[in-house]
Amino acid sequence: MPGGESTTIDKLLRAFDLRDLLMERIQAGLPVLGSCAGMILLATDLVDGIEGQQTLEAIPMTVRRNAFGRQVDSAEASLTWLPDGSSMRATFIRAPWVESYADEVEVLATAVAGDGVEHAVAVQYGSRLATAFHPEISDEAPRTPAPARPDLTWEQPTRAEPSDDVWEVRVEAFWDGVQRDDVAGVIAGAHALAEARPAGDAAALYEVASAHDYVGREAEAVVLYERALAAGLGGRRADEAVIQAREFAAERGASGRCGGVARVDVRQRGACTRRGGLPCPRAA
Ligand SMILES: NC(=O)CC[C@H](N)C(=O)O
Repeated sequence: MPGGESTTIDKLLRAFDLRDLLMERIQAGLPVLGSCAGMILLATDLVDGIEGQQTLEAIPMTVRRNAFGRQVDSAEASLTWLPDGSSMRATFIRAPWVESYADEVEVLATAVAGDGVEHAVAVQYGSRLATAFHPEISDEAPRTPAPARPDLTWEQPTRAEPSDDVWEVRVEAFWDGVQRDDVAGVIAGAHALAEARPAGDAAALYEVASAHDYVGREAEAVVLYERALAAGLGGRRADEAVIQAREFAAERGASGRCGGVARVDVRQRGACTRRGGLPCPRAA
């Protein structure tokens, strides 16, 4: 998380729907480094935040914004990098400091501020690091990287929707918003979902198949259902793929012979598997 202006970054994260996603990723173990405004964004609590300012709540600490003063109080200072006792120059620009922190948080560097008191300015919590200064613009960097500590003991609070799998949330959102008559949009949307998965992924193939089915392109859908099944599709998706592919085959066979058999509306069947649709038929 870069420096800049934490209130603006917070607003943008929310405007672009990235906050919950980032929180989920960080909680799932994505390593993160926040500098300056980034440190503010990783804190659970703020002093001198603006009204309604939110953070990613990744490190159990309270951070004071603009703690060292205004822009004119920005300065370069010498610090001791505690992991190896080496000294380094650090650049502070309208910088925050860590006011208080949970026992599990490790302090990597402190600085004595204008108030004559030593404050934590670099901390580590598992694979989450935060610095009040800007390491990217100093000539010097710590000689010893902070040791990797993947074990987290503190359980992070979250305001994000509980979800095991961000992709499944996207799939749900896609189907909640589909318009059956927007054929190109439905197909493109399903392909966009598939691109977020590895090539040949069974669940992704299934979703693309379903999209074709939904807009009435059954023949292509069946080929894709079969490919999904061959790729090892499991669970609910596998049941539905079998039913839908089988019905298409039956429908084809019937109409090919006499053309008089009641047509099963495969599109309807596609729709009924979605939330808010018709009750789902059960597999025989
Ligand atoms: N250099 C910086 O990132 C400044 C941070 C800024 N004061 C804030 O509140 O976000």
